[in-house]
Formats: sequence, C-alpha cells, structure tokens
Amino acid sequence: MSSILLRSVLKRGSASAIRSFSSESTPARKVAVLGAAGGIGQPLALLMKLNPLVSSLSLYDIMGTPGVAADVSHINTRAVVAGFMQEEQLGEALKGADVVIIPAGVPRKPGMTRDDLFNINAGIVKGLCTAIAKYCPEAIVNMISNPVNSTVPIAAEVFKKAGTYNEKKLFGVTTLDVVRAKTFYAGKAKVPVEGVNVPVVGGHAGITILPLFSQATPATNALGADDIKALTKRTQDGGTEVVEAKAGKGSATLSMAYAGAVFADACLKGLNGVPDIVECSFVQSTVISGLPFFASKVRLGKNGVEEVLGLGPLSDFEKEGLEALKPELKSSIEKGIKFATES
Ligand SMILES: NC(=O)c1ccc[n+]([C@@H]2O[C@H](COP(=O)([O-])OP(=O)(O)OC[C@H]3O[C@@H](n4cnc5c(N)ncnc54)[C@H](O)[C@@H]3O)[C@@H](O)[C@H]2O)c1
Ligand SMILES: O=C(O)C[C@H](O)C(=O)O
Repeated sequence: MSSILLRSVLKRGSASAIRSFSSESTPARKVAVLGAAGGIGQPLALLMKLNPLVSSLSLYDIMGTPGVAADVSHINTRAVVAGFMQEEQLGEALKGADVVIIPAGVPRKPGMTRDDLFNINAGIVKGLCTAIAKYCPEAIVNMISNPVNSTVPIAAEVFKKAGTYNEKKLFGVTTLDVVRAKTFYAGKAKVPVEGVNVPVVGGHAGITILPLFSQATPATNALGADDIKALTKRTQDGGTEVVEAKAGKGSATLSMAYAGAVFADACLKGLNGVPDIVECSFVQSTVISGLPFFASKVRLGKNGVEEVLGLGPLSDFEKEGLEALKPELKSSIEKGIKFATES
C-alpha cells in the first residue's frame, strides 16, 4: 500500500524498481529531519513517512516536534517515528542517521532576497552541522535552508574543522528549481509534464539559477527565443512568485517538501545501490573554474556523489546566463566560507 502511494506521490523510478525495493528486502535506513515542525518540515516528514526505503524517521525541531511526531507516527507505513525537541535531544535525533535533511531556519518575506536570511540561518546551520559532525559524521546531508549558495559552504567548513568533511556526502537541495522548470516547460510546450526533464545548474538564488531548456526533453521547436527567455525568468523567480503570493506568510513549503522528498529518495536509492540515479544538486565541484560549489547533474551511489556530470552543450543564451551568474555565486560561496572560518 505504501509503495503504491509513494509511486503516485513521488513519481520516481520504474514500478519494477520500486517493487524490488519493497520494505521486506530494503536495508534499514534512518532519516533525520532538522526543522521538522516548520512549513517545509511537516509535509516533508509526512512524505518521508510514506517512503518505503525509510525504516526510522527522526524529527527534530526547537519547538513543536512532539505533536508532529505523534501525528505522523500513526500512519501505517514502515518507518518508526521519533520526535526530539531542544538541543539536548539533538544527539539522540542524529545518532545512526544515514540521511539528514535540514529545512531549519527562517523563510523570506516579500521584498527580501535569500541572502537577507544569512544572518539568522548561517548560525542555525553552523550549529546543526557541528552536531552532525559529532553524532553522525558519515551521514548524507541534504541542505534546504537558505541561502543555499552560502549554507552549503558553511556546512563544508564546519565539517572540515571537525575533520569529518566528505565532499561526496554534502548536497544543496536545488530540486525545487528542477521541479519548477519541468512544470513551466510542460505548460508552455504543451507536453505531458510526467515525461519532462530539464537540468538546472548554477546555484539557488535569482540569476544563479540557470535552467538549461536547450537540453529539455522532450525537445520541441514550438518555443521561440522569447518563450525560453520568459521560462528562464519564471524559473529564476519561482521562489519570489510564491513569497509574494503568500504575502508575508513565508515561502514555498509544499512544493519544497515534495522536491526535498524526491531528492532524499534519490539519495536513499543511491545508498541502496540502485543504478543510474541522477539529480541536479549544488555540490563541491570542478565543473566551473573558480566556483568550488556548483549545481549540476550528479550521479548518486552507495557513497553519495558517484560522479559530478558536466554541463553538456549550452545555447548562446545559456552561455550568457552562465557568465552572468559567476560573480554572485562566487561571492555567496565566499561569504559562507568566511562566516564559518571566522566565527
Ligand atoms: N532550498 C530550497 O529550494 C528552499 C525552498 C523553500 C524554502 N527554503 C528555505 O527553507 C527554510 C525553512 O523554510 P520554512 O518555510 O520551513 O520555515 P518555517 O519558519 O516554517 O520553519 C522553520 C523551522 O525551523 C525551526 N528551527 C529554527 N531554528 C532551528 C534549530 N536551530 N534547530 C532546529 N530547528 C530550528 C523552526 O522552529 C521552524 O519550525 C528557509 O530558510 C527557507 O528559505 C529553501
Ligand atoms: O524563495 C525562497 O525564499 C524559498 C526557496 O528558495 C524557493 O526557491 O522557493
């Protein structure tokens, strides 16, 4: 039952692949969600509870976790749920985790950039990553907290200081950009969204989000240069579109929970040895010289990143977009590194 539900919710992988990973034959996997009582955390906890690859679901927040954990725990799926609150329970929440998902931190309000969240979220992420280094240094980390272009470098520096850094296991979650690009492309090209794929590279803020519509599948010649320009802008501004529509009540939570669940599912499949799991993610990278972190397609495996894939052929418009994003992305990465090394 849970596997049928997951198939319709996550729409990942073939039916036979999902069947061959039914709960009876799947290894025990612990997933921890930090910030689990928040706007993203709650629906993400729900989706992870529906994932048959998860045997233990650990929900941590500084407030509200007991209620969320009790609620989600009643769902009759495999994962055993435990809720943890306040810092003294963080170690217990993290011990033995295979995947840690971090949506902890403040969201934007209208008029703010993601970088405006830096002052609060940098400290939150630093604290949580210090605990990860101590209690589950081998875990795969999925960073959702914004600004991702800086929080991922912060996490890397915290892990380096602790001597636990493994670049193959740290991921900035940019799946929502891909989810949006697929949806907007399908709408414009008038093709069924289920079959659409669009790589999105760069980072996760404004012009650093670079969708590669020239590589979108199924290809179409129904879209002109102006359509591609508009699709690119809408993908880059997707977060702001939601922030404005929510009018002060936060940013994307439901679509983000979906995207976070898709990415965590891909990490779990990789850990379990499922072949050919490829997702875009913001990772340590040598794809673009001068940018030590960059989002591109990544092949996931038993140790996290198996291969960071190159960009492939770009259109002239995309080449311009790539040049334009470099200074902002570089400075956001450097800001994160500086914060973590100096504080
Ligand atoms: N990567 C992406 O694509 C993406 C998409 C949407 C939102 N976000 C980001 O995700 C973050 C969370 O957004 P939200 O809408 O869920 O916010 P929210 O305010 O609804 O929830 C955040 C939760 O984090 C908790 N929290 C705060 N400090 C904590 C700590 N030290 N330890 C554990 N939990 C802590 C809060 O108690 C709260 O429950 C924001 O930074 C937002 O910008 C990223
Ligand atoms: O836009 C935001 O602030 C949240 C998130 O990064 C998003 O892309 O929706």
